[in-house]
This record gives sequence, C-alpha cells and structure tokens, in this order.
Amino acid sequence: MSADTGTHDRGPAAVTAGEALVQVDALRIEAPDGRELVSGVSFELARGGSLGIVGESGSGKTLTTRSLLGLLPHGISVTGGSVVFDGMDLRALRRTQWEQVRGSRIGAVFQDPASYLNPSIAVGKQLTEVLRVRGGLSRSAARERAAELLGSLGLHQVDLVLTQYPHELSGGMLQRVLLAIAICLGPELLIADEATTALDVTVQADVLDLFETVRVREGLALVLVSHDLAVVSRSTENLLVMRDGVVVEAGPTAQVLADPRHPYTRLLVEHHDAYSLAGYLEKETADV
Ligand SMILES: Nc1ncnc2c1ncn2[C@@H]1O[C@H](COP(=O)(O)OP(=O)(O)OP(=O)(O)O)[C@@H](O)[C@H]1O
Repeated sequence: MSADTGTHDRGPAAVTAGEALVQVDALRIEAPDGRELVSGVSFELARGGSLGIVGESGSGKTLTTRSLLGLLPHGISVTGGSVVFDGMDLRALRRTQWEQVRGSRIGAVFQDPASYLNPSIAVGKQLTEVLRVRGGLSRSAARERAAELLGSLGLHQVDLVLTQYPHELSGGMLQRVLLAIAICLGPELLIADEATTALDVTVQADVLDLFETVRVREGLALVLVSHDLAVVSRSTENLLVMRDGVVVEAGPTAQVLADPRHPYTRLLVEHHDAYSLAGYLEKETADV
C-alpha cells in the first residue's frame, strides 16, 4: 500500500503489557444488500488497557464495537474474521450464552443515557434490580452497594439520587447512573460509544476522567469510541483511526498524535490541535 493511503499500523505496539483480553481480527460486517460496512478491522486490547476508536460518522466505529456486544442492527451481520473475548469466540455464542457475557463481563454506555433508563422507575430501583436479579444480592445489600457505587462515581446526595426519576437528573448525572449499571457486575471490558457527545464540554471532561478512574480502579479494559479526537485521545493508551469501514491508522495514542502518518489522521490532528478539549479547558481556566 502507498505510504499515504494504506493502513498505518505500528504493529504489536497496539497492545500494551499484559494478556490480550480482546482480539479482533480481519472483521467484516455487511449490510443486508451485501454492502461491506466494516472491512478487515483488526485490533487487540490488553486486560486493563484502553483503546480509543476515532472516525467520522459512518466510519464503522459503532458496528465494530457492537460486534463485541452481539448487538448488531437487524439484518446486519458479521461475515468474516474473528472476535475473541478472553479466549472465547464471540461469533459462535448462542443467545443464552450472550446473556452470560453482555452486561456482566462486557458493559457498555452510549450516547443519550435517558433512552436506556425506564422513565417511570426511580434510578435507584433500576440499579438495584440489576444487582439483585443478575448479581444475586439481597435487597438491602443491593441498596447499600448502589449507594456506594453512585458515591464512588462522583454523585452527591446519593440517597436522594436513588429515589429520583431519570427526568430529574442532568445528562452528566444520568451518564454516571448508566455507568454504575454498566460496571455494577464487575465487567472486564467497558465500551463507551459517544458516551460524552451530548454533554457540555466541562461535564464531558469530568465524565471522561471518570471513565479513566474507573478503568484503573476496577482494573477493566476500556474502549472509548468518538468522532472527536480530543475525546478519545485524552487518556487512551492506543488509538484506531477508522474511515469508510477500515482502520487507516493504529498505534499508541501519543505516537499517533505526535506523528500522524495517514493524511486523514493528519487532518484530525490539525483540527484537534486547533480545537482540543484540553486547550479549551486550559483557556477556560486562564480566563477565570
Ligand atoms: N441498520 C443499518 N442498516 C444499514 N446500514 C447501516 C445500519 N447501521 C449502520 N449502517 C451503516 O454502516 C456504516 C457504519 O455505521 P456505524 O454506525 O458503525 O458508523 P459510526 O462510525 O459509528 O458512525 P456514527 O458515529 O454516526 O454512528 C455506515 O455507512 C452506516 O450507514
């Protein structure tokens, strides 16, 4: 491939120390009409590691991560390659087997947290339900654990929050509740797909920092997906840059930012330098 347009993969550096928890190899995903939406995507993620996936809308980021959750839209299917989680071939899982993995071993948070919560049930009940039904905790242990989790995710007045309904909480609070639900069963992998996109920029920074705190504290691996390089590069160790269903560049985040090799990555980095979230926050602090 030409130096300017091929995939720029810095090789094994894409996985940090430790055993690979996720291995995606030559993944292909097709639309019902046979159109290839994801073509030959490969990456590895170490246990406890972090990976950012960046690319414009429609580049295939979401479909790629949905294949790790067994949640592809109707009619869309994985037609090639392998998706392995902790040595398990996820393509071979049956519906009942997915129930043992999704939510308990692989958690996820998405954009628009309100749509993932029941508007007519207090958020505390929605969290304790998961802890009771799937986590096997008693009613009182679940309540205690729910309060402890929400507190550890930066929510104040947790006893009040537990009794509130989704419409009573801000976007940042809702995302923290969703995050609590996503990690309450102790998953090894957390996928955050455009999870901060709808939030104000300062709240976005707080929630991104929280993902990083949770990754380190819980020892889970994190896949952070966004169209915004500032979001995925804030704390991830490795980066995949996707365009039109393919990975155009991959490597350690710091290296990709310092020395982008693909023209598309260069464009992203130039834009990122001009409008970076970090730069915005520095400016904001300086203005105070
Ligand atoms: N249900 C669907 N039916 C047909 N095509 C789809 C469907 N879902 C996604 N696609 C197509 O698959 C491609 C990749 O979509 P995907 O959602 O993975 O992109 P993305 O990079 O996550 O973008 P976005 O951030 O907008 O979701 C796009 O061309 C999209 O139009």
